[in-house]
Amino acid sequence: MNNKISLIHSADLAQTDYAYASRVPSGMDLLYLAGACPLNKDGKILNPNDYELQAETCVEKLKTALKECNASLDDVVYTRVLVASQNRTDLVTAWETIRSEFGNHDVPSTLSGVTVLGYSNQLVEIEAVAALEKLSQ
Ligand SMILES: CC(=[NH2+])C(=O)[O-]
Repeated sequence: MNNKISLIHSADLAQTDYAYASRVPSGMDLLYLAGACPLNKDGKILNPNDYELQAETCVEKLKTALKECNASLDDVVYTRVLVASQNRTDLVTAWETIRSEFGNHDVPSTLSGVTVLGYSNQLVEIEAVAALEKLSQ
């Protein structure tokens, strides 16, 4: 649990399963993560036709990248979920899969359908920003 960042909700806006903003106190380190892609270690896209499994894999890859920074999903302050589809149900499938991985941490997010993503057969990608307490110097 990251006790420094706060997620902000609003009773005056639609009730959603994500917060409307996150507040990062000054003095924290911000981590801008590369888009998490459903790639195996050989750089091949896993589960080429499956939005749910690609979304799951993206979260696993995001967790791995965060771990390299001594961070976890609880430190994430913003995500953007990109889904290569013109079909809303595909976006919802990816969103619900990713959202469930975040549990109580209802990080502010944007969900977008895009025409195509960077790797052949890639359907899902997650961008994330995280905030960590500064390492003591
Ligand atoms: C985050 C989300 N579900 C949306 O629609 O932007």
